[in-house]
Amino acid sequence: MEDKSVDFVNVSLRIRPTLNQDRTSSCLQVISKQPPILLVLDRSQTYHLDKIFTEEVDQQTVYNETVKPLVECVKKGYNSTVFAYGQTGTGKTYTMGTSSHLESDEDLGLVPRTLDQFFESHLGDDNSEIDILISFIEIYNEKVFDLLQESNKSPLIVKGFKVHGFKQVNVFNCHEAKHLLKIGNKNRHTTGTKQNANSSRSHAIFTIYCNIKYRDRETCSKLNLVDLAGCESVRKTGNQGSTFQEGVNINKGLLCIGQVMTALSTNASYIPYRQSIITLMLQDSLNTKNFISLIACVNSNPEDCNETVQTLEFAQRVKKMRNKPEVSEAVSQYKKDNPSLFQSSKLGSTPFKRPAPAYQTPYTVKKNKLPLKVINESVGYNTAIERPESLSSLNISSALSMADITQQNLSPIIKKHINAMESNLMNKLESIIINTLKIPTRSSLSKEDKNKENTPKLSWNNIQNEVSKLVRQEIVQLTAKATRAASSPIEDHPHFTKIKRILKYDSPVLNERQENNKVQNTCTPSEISSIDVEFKIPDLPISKPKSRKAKRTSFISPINFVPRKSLRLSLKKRNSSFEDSDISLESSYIQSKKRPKT
Ligand SMILES: Nc1ncnc2c1ncn2[C@@H]1O[C@H](COP(=O)(O)OP(=O)(O)OP(=O)(O)O)[C@@H](O)[C@H]1O
Repeated sequence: MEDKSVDFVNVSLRIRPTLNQDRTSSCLQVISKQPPILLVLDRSQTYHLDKIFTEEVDQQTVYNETVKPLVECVKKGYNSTVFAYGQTGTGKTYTMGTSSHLESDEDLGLVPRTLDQFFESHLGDDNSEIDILISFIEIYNEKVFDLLQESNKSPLIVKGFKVHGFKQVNVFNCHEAKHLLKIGNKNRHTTGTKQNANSSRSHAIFTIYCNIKYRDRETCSKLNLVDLAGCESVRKTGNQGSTFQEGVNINKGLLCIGQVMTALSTNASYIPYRQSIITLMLQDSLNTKNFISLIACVNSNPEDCNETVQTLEFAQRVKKMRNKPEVSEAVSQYKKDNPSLFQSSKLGSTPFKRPAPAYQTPYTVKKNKLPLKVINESVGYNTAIERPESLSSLNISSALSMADITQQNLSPIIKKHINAMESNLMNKLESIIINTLKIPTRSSLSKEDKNKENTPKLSWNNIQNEVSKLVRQEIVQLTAKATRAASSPIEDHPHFTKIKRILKYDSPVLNERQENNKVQNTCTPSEISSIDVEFKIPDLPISKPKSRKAKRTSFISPINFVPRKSLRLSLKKRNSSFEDSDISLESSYIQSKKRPKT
């Protein structure tokens, strides 16, 4: 790879040269080249970008700094998407090279230059087989058309998230690939508008698929080069009739892309891909697993300042995305199956500029102060309870075990439910622990009790009972479906005996005390050094949904897909008081698909 540092998300701005030679005023001023900062004069507003290509910058430079580094990534198995966005007439089609008009060599856009690079540099090694395929489609009036089909002009069928029936042509050299580009460009929908004599009325997606079979693995990646239709205001374009309707659909698609970008940049749990055809089609490209390069096209005409600011705002949203590209599936699966082969391999480790953020569990709550509250009365002291000062600094943390790495593959909805389940469980455990550790005030004790040693007692019976209760409730929830299916109460469930047996967990401290001191189930806090309590919930059967309705219900409950597999509660006392105690809860999940049949 020539350029070793590639941004996962690269946002550049291209300012189109002024076409009206007489006009001298401009609403834009580049106030810094490194880092690139643009000032919008009318608004006194600044925008930070990754690159700014001013009016004199040529096509080759734009190519070198946007697509060129990505071609190497695609060959290594990473999916990448480059898209041009901006107001109508700002040079998107010119930049991408998806125009049917003949161009001089200097004017050649990004697509033909990319094809040159794909075929000129050596792909893979001598032991590899390479397949390059091309597809070229357009989305016009919310319908998808295959630009490579010269005769059939009817729209393609879109089912669910997939478009069916478009050509993917195997090409063996650059000449063949460029010929396809030419055919597609000729077939694009274009119209003359007030703002652009040759305005593209569609979003065009030119895709290069790169499948490389090595001796021991296979990569299947793609590079999307997207020329979006231009955002337009009816007032300025003067469009009427069908052209007006085109404009409405174009703006709708662009608005949806903006919403998807906002959702991605804010890590939203729901990404609105389904709202338009263009977002549906780009679903596997507009996400945080790919390299993304946006070229925001603007012109410096003060009359277009509003549209320019709109484009800049869109660019800022994209810039907020934090991507972590992944090698395409074939390699990942192979890596999963043969982990040892990849220990020293460079594949999969991305030597790029922005380091991947360390995986952070959303559950870690460090130094979380326990709220002052009286919970479960059944634990013991039903008179006024004063919480000891020392408890206020008790740390409760929750950590995920290795098994939770599987969570990364889960859908955001399921992850959200897991988070909710986890925090709910943490709260309950917190209650149990406070209740078990709480100390009655002297005034609240009976005379008899006052004479006794006033040391807080940690009753294992209490902990065991309460935790068992909690786990039982969890199990009832977990098995609710299965239990209903078997129409038997939870106690009769075949798994319950197993669960009950497991719940009779062993505490090292408790055992020691039983053996040495013959004092059962009680120990004072000062005796605790480290206590681990582990209990497991065995795999539970999932009742197969029979009807459509049942299917829906089972999706709503993430528990069916991601049952809690084990919980681990541990108490650790580092000093002689509770002040320095750690209480942690670990839990792990497995995905239902991987569960062994019970
Ligand atoms: N950097 C540039 N250098 C020279 N000419 C340019 C440049 N950018 C754009 N142009 C010219 O400006 C005109 C409009 O450009 P283009 O058609 O690419 O705009 P567009 O953003 O794709 O518009 P639309 O969204 O309406 O399709 C074309 O004639 C094009 O050749």
